[in-house]
Amino acid sequence: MNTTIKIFDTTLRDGTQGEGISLSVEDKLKIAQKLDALGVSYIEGGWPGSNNKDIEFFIRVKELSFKQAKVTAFGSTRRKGTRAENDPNLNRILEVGVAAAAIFGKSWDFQVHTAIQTTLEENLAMIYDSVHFLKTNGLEVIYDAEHFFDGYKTNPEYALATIKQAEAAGADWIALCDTNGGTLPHEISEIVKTVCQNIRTPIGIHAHNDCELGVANSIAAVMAGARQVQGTINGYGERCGNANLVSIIPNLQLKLNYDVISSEQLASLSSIARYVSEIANMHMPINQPYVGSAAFAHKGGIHVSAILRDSSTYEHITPELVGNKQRVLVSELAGQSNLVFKAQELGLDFDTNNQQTKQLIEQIKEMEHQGYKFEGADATLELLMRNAYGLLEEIFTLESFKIMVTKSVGHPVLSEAIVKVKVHGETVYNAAEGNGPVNALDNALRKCLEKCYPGIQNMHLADYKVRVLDDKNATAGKVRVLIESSDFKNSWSTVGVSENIIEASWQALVDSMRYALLSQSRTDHQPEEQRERVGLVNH
Ligand SMILES: CC(=O)SCCNC(=O)CCNC(=O)[C@H](O)C(C)(C)COP(=O)(O)OP(=O)(O)OC[C@H]1O[C@@H](n2cnc3c(N)ncnc32)[C@H](O)[C@@H]1OP(=O)(O)O
Ligand SMILES: CC(=O)C(=O)O
Repeated sequence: MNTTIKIFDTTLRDGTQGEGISLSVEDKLKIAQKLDALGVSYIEGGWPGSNNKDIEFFIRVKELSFKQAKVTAFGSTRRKGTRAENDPNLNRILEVGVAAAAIFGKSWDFQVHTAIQTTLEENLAMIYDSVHFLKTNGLEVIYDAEHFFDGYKTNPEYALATIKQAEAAGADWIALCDTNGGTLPHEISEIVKTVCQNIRTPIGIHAHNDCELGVANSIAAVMAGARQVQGTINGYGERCGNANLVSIIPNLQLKLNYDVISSEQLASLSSIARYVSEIANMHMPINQPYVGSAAFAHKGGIHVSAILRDSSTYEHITPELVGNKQRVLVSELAGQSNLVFKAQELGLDFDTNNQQTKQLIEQIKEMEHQGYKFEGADATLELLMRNAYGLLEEIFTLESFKIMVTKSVGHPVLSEAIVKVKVHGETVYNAAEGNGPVNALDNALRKCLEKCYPGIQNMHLADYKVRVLDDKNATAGKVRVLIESSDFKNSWSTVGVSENIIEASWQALVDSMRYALLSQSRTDHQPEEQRERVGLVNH
């Protein structure tokens, strides 16, 4: 049988110590439910001795029912020179009515002298009294040995003596903390092995990421005998963050065959990582291992050619195991294989030996040279591909547009656009206002199209990015505009490049609308005549 590893999630406590992260009680409750669904054993919800928000979380979380996760309250050992039963922080833990508590105490003699300014003997008593107090009150106790590895390296006898106090007082777990994140994997491994020889209580690991070793150190600790791993979703946490559970869990389960969570739960990893990043309002790096959108994205033509034959040529696992998916990017580094893959995705019948394919690759490479970027503009690429194969009818063509931006003192800036387009051979023009010139253009173009295509009103522009391109060769003086659009079910991205920001925006805007009409008619099951009008019917 495989060894079981318990996951202790501290996203809601140590995760919120990360710069830029602040979670409301509602946010914490939502994340807690996702963590339970993911299969973690402990959810450290906050520090009731610290603030009322955390107290409210512990009160409201009781209305939820969890499958297996134990809601855990955090705190420190009693203050020096006091009694545990009189310590407000320990009493808050009892008052919020949790089944488990994690309390941290000092392991490093330097911290005892400098940070809490007491004697080594008093610190030992603080640890014993605090764990004993919580145990006597019926809680499961996880004792977090703060700075354990640094403490062990300077005074191993004392560091061991601190956790022996926790063990003698009945701690259920002793989590060894690399609080400053400065320890290396081989040191973690040696020290955890030694601790396991000296302590009967199960050992946990709590690593920080200051040397970018949070994940490696957690794994080294497990391989040396630790049976609980503490960490956070996406590695959020104080300074450089905590050990990232989103990488630790699949590493332990898929590479080392530990029992951590079920395979169904593992398949929810990507969506939970993205959900937490949304709620925390933190950008999710595209190259985040396992769960980032680029984690299984292939760009180089050589790679794509090989994965078409067998994905494992350039993928270390099947992306679906962690709920992610394979993607292929098209850029100036693409060969025919990239386009073949894209064509298969789009259901287009592509012939690699075809002259049109070769021309399309050349066109894409030239456009990338001019400053276009297709890897972030899937919809523009699709339109280009359909067009290259004669599968896209021009729905509308521009005759002219005019933009006026007026600023009168004491009034907000007013943007107006007049757009004249030809829709199915008929000239249509409309004027519209907007909160900026691009918004005004968007509104005016929509008005021109809505009579023939009422569905255009269901889409909206979700994001607009401008990038000034490097001042060299073909891209000198140009800007690239990326527009992300959405119709509440799907989202798509388009790109435009020009010396003029309005012109670049217009290109991206037009592609966005053309793509919207294309996908609407794809899903609307319209009569063939109408589908033909948006270029869906192959001739
Ligand atoms: C490694 C970690 O991540 S530990 C968690 C760190 N997280 C946080 O600090 C976030 C929440 N913290 C807080 O809200 C506040 O710091 C509180 C409410 C806990 C304490 O606030 P204050 O009473 O104002 O104390 P303050 O934060 O200034 O100083 C820390 C105090 O805790 C004491 N202390 C620190 N660690 C310990 C410990 N393990 N056991 C007992 N006391 C400790 C210090 O000695 C100091 O007390 P002193 O000034 O009497 O010597
Ligand atoms: C307990 C804790 O958060 C630490 O030592 O890093």
